[in-house]
Amino acid sequence: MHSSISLNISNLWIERGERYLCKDMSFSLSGGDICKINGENGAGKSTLLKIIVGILSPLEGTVYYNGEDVSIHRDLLHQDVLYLGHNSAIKSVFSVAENLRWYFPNASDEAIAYALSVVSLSGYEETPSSQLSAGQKRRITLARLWLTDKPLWLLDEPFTALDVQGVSSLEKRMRDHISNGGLIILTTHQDIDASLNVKEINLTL
Ligand SMILES: Nc1ncnc2c1ncn2[C@@H]1O[C@H](COP(=O)(O)OP(=O)(O)OP(=O)(O)O)[C@@H](O)[C@H]1O
Repeated sequence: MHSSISLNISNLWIERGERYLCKDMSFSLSGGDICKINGENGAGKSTLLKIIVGILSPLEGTVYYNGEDVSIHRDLLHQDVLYLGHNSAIKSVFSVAENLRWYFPNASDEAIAYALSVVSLSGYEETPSSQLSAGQKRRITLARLWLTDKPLWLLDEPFTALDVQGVSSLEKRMRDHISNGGLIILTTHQDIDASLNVKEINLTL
């Protein structure tokens, strides 16, 4: 069980490419929540995740993690967050298993094999990542969700490369995570299992 966590977005103004993506947006989330950011293509969903994780800065406003301003106490957020961006960020010179070992050097072979099996990559452990399809590379990235112990997950379109069984496995993993006090913020154009009680944030200007 994760200790209690909170994320507060306070009076956020986001501008990108000389266009406002949101004006004075505020919302609060805590452990046990799953939040979906809605918006059409280009609305700013990925940008909002990047601002929360600190890759981009807002025009104005503050992101608080456990009550601390993350622009000042960035380490507090970074030690607790798993951010899976839009790109697979796979190291193509590494094998599939090595790509996971890079992030989880202490994981057992069994744990890595299990994570890969969930994303339908059993048998690909030693395959060079450069030989996989875009969807398979995305699945390597997603396998990290079965190895991480971070409480805060920021997931940019995690369902994109998954088939029906993969979607169901990911929804189960997300359900387990929030049951353990984790917090998930994700972007997706897809409907999510209603039983997950998803909170929704709309980016519409
Ligand atoms: N590197 C960049 N430099 C300047 N503007 C950018 C850059 N990347 C994206 N943008 C602009 O920021 C806006 C928001 O982009 P973002 O990727 O956050 O949208 P999104 O809602 O995640 O879209 P999608 O659903 O297509 O993934 C878009 O209008 C886009 O043109």
